[in-house]
Amino acid sequence: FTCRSPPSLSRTNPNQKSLLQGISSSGNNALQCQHFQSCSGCSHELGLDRPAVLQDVSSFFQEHGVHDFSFDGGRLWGWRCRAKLAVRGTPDSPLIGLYQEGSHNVVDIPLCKAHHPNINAAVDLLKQGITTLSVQPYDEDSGVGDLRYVQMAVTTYNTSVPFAERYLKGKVQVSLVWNSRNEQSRGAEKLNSLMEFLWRNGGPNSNIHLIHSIWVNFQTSSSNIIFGNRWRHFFGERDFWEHVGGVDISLDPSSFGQANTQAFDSLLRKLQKYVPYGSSVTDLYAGAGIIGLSLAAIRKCRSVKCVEINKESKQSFEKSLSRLPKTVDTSISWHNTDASIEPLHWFEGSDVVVVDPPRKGLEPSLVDALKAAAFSGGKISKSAGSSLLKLKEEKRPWILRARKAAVQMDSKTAWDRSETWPQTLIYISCGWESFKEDCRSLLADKSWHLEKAHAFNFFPGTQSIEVLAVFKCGRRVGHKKKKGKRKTL
Ligand SMILES: C[S@@+](CC[C@H](N)C(=O)[O-])C[C@H]1O[C@@H](n2cnc3c(N)ncnc32)[C@H](O)[C@@H]1O
Repeated sequence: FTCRSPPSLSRTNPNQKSLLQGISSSGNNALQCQHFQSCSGCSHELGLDRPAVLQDVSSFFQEHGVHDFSFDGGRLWGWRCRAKLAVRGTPDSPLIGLYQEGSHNVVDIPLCKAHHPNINAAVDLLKQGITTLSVQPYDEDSGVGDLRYVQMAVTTYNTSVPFAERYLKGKVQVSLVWNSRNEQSRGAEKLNSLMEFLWRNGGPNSNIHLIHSIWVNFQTSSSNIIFGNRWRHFFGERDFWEHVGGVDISLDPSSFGQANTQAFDSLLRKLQKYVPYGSSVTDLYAGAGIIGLSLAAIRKCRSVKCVEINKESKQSFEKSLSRLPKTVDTSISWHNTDASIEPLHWFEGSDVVVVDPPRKGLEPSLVDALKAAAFSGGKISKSAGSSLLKLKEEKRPWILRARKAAVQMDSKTAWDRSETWPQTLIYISCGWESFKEDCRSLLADKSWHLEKAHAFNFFPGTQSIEVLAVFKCGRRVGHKKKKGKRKTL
């Protein structure tokens, strides 16, 4: 086998050096990535600080009455702290990267400029392990091979490192997607050897201490779905902490996590300002509840309800909840269910609704419910049967299931259960085209109007942008026209 240079060189190898130079460079906002032509990750090479879609975004908001739209920049290189990468090729020449546009050919991207430098370093180490131990990368056509994908997630939160150095010294949670049923199945020895290799050469006792922890996801399906249902933690700290929006957040590898940690923190800080102190908040598409928990702590909310379809996020939510400061006196719950089924149920009793859907935007039932809530206000509570107030009578199976799987922390204060309906809607979007559609629909019948809008450079080099839009219930109250002096004839 060919064994490449020892992993301890990774910190000082040329790949890393050029990335670090890229991060600190100013004035030149070009991607300058040698994988640009072949890799599908980035679509724009120039002007990373001004995404191509920005003009459209700013005009759209201007047309809809937002005249102080703002755009928040941020890190242009090395911003991606979370990457899912396919592993293909051969043991001697492994390929770890993204699919080429419109194909299942994997492009190797060792010098990716978007990745946090330590993701590239961990990928380099993994390749060395594959080659040294002759691990067989997965072959999609035959379904043969051991290692299918790897997810790399960087935690930049380490209080033992000076604040200014924390980002670049981030540690990587490595999740290997292994083509077998479980840790006893065929290939277990190879898996163990690979993990030991990574831990020995990148763990806390190595020269570089790059790796935070190692997890394995067991996946044997022939479908395109990356992860299977079985997750196991093997090395390092089980809990992966990040500090965003003013709170400590735990993220298991099976939960959704934002790729751009720093930009997400900026978004959360901005979002907090639109939530009045003491509000009741519903956080739909909540993932591990980061938005809701951050609002509970920073805006001293009366109540926060988080709704998320992926049950895997529950554990992360529970851990983060346990780290909220003891002074937080919010009634907080997390519910595992589809937010688009009878969504009115979740709005009842809330002053603010936050939605953060996947790229495809809101389900039509949710748009309809938001309009109905804005139009009818309190009247709905009577027709919908005020479900929160009738806990004992609840028979709907989806609500009963969601309650069973729910996490609940009660506030020490006995707040009145109010029948208010949301006056503020905060829409966070990573899918610009679907956002425009949802927004037009919400504005069409004047049930909501747009009050503020901001965009964030979450994905420099790509077509995507993250939007934070604040809607208020009802028509915009326009400036009263000044009464002109009547002309006397
Ligand atoms: C863009 S992520 C946002 C997660 C979270 N707000 C955060 O920032 O970490 C969208 C989340 O919506 C969840 N999701 C997708 N469809 C859903 C649905 N119909 N009901 C509830 N959650 C859903 C996904 O599992 C994912 O966690």
